[in-house]
Amino acid sequence: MTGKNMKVVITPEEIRERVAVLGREITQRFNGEPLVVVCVLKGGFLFFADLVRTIDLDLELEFVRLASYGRGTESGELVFSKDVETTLKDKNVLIVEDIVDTGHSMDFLLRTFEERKPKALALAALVDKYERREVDVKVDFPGFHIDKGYIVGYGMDFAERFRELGGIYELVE
Ligand SMILES: O=P(O)(O)OC[C@H]1O[C@H](OP(=O)(O)OP(=O)(O)O)[C@H](O)[C@@H]1O
Ligand code: HPA
Ligand SMILES: [Mg+2]
Repeated sequence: MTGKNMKVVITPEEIRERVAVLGREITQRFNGEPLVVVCVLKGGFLFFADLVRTIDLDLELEFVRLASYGRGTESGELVFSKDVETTLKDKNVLIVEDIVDTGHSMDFLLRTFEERKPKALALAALVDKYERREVDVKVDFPGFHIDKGYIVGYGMDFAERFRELGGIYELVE
């Protein structure tokens, strides 16, 4: 197939348990107030779908998609290829992302949303991965910390494949 093998890193059961804990923490953190939950497409779709069902608050669900403007994802400036369809001003906002790697995507999104003057802005990321971090990003609700390796599954892809897998796997040679 890809010429690579898959090593289990996090099982579907471990994800389910962790997502339930995060849902309770988020529910407590926002203390009965309404919350706008923003899914970062495409990678965030499964985490978002599972997480929102564990949060016991009045939710408004929104979606964004980021794209690199210019050549290459590493150096290109980020823009929205899809923005939220509501105002964030004076609202509690939670961004839901699959993985923070270099940090550039979430650095851009947090700074852009902060300019819209939300009441509170927080970030949930299923995986906080340090190996390639270039920008400091504070993940308020981290699912799992991973040192290194290219991972797929539960939303994350390699060349648009493997997003549908229920667990998280490392691609190894
Ligand atoms: O911390 P960074 O180095 O910015 O990388 C993390 C981002 O990269 C991936 O998304 P990608 O832009 O590949 O799009 P996708 O979500 O559609 O897979 C991933 O889903 C994160 O959003
Ligand atoms: O490790 C990763 N896996 C999948 N997508 C990613 N985007 C940034 N890092 C990764
Ligand atoms: Mg993404």
